[in-house]
Amino acid sequence: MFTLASASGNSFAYAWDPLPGGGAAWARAVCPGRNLDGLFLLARPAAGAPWVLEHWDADGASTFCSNGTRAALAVPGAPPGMEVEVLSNGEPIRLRREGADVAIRMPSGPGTGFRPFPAPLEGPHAFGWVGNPQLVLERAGVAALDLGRLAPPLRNHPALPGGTNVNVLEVLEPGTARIRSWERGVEGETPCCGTGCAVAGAWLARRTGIRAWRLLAPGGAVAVTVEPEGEGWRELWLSGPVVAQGTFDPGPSLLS
Ligand SMILES: N[C@@H](CCC[C@H](N)C(=O)O)C(=O)O
Repeated sequence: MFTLASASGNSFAYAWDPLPGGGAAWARAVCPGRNLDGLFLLARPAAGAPWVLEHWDADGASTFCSNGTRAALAVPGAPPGMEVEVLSNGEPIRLRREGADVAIRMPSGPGTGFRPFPAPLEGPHAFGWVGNPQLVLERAGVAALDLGRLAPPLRNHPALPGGTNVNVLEVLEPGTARIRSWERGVEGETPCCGTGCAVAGAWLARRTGIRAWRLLAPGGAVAVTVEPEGEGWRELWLSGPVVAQGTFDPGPSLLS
């Protein structure tokens, strides 16, 4: 039996029990047909130890996913505390409940932050890593943009083995921007990419000095607060609503 939950329109399946055959195969089996962006395996740790989350994208790739980590707090049986430390793909991550919202502290250690995009690109852009690669472009008229035409060549850019997620933003007023995201692993536009929004907010903070951004994604608004440091950030939090969405039984013959 799987539980469903979503964060800012990004939807995920959660399992408490071991997944025979491995999480990657289950993610490929259960996600695409149900419009799910990924699968998590949750483990109740020993008393006092961090809660443990493991994640696979819909294509079975193991990667960090901030929205799915946030939405895990909507799953019945999740830790009830105000602040929770989880091990998500092996890395300690903090989650904080804020009423109906859950905030996540993004990774800020080695390997995170901004770096040059390894090929010439037109227009204002930034490339950052926050557990996964995020390209952010600034363009006018984001709502009407043909993302299905713009994003795939960048997502599969030959200069980037493994490719990248692609986000396009437009500043609407100081502290508010519209954003749309095309995600690796799902291979399409998603309602909201948390890590993409986090890198976008960090880039906007670097450029403008405004450290709190409201990003309007198709799945809803998320809040990003940033304390920039060097080529990255000292603190980077993303916050937005999370919702439980019931359960489903994939059936006994799923992987046979
Ligand atoms: N939707 C996620 C990010 C998922 C990972 C990504 N597709 C990748 O390329 O690794 C989020 O909300 O953070």
